[in-house]
Amino acid sequence: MGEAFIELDRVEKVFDVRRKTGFLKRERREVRAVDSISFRVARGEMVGYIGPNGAGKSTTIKMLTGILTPSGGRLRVAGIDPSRERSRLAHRIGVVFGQRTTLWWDLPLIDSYKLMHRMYRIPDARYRENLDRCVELLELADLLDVPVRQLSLGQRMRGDIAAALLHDPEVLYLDEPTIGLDVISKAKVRGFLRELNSENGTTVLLTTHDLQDIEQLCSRVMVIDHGRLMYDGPLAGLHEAGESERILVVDLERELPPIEAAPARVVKVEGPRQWLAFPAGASAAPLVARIAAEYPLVDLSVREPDIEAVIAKMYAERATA
Ligand SMILES: Nc1ncnc2c1ncn2[C@@H]1O[C@H](COP(=O)(O)OP(=O)(O)OP(=O)(O)O)[C@@H](O)[C@H]1O
Repeated sequence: MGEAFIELDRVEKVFDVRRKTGFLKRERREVRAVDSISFRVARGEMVGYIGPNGAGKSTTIKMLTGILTPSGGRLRVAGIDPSRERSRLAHRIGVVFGQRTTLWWDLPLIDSYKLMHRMYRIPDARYRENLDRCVELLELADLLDVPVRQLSLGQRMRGDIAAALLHDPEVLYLDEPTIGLDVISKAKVRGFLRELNSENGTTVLLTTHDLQDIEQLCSRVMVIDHGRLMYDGPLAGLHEAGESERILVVDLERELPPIEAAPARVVKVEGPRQWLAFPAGASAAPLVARIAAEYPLVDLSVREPDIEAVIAKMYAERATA
């Protein structure tokens, strides 16, 4: 690997959560959102950072931008400790949160860019050049005079990506950049990111629930679950794991020991619900018939391999290793 641009060494983030449990009673609980994570990302890499809801992805990104301070471990971005030198780092990173906008809601798009030009003290020529390029590649020409609140989600997202890039960041963090977008808008955003990475060598860390984002953009993927790094490697390895099995979700009348229905195997149990993995090429019908005959079945559904299934399989493999 080349020069490490992002470095995490046993990074932790523990939240202290207080919950009201009675009139004057409060319960204190620790949430270990990020639990001893270590990884390095080289300059120019484009890495997927994925995991189920609540896995710790946003918390990691917030620590990488300096918004949150780690509870333990060591973290560096471009040699900078983000929480100590947040404003110095801000000039070198760009952030896009798919669910929130950094644009001024009531102003025309171009006015947000002009404000950023001043805020980041971007040299005039550089600003013009970056803006022109973003406008061309993200197809923003007709949108510049439109107030942000009138933009569609896909248009707003493209506007946000441009805003994150006007100051030439060396690294871009993207949190769900294609969430809620239609197929055409997704393709535009992905095409742009691919070009940005290959032309400018921008390092990209991409958080998403959409495995296609990863498939089309990242050769390396990291999977996080319960604050821990479960997988770090080429997409091919993850893809194989995900493609090879489907998941049958079974709701039973009550909590029971794991269902026995080889070759399917239980990969997760939550109360009366059980998840069974079975070969993707096989029909679900005989399996369903067998379970229906032998267990008090209430409901069931078949899920195609998704990130959660891939992670469930990893757990199973680790448990039997
Ligand atoms: N400010 C906070 N105070 C207390 N707990 C928090 C806080 N922020 C996050 N958490 C908890 O930390 C865990 C990780 O949350 P995080 O938002 O990082 O997950 P995520 O992987 O980004 O999930 P999602 O895909 O749903 O956005 C969750 O259990 C969450 O409830």
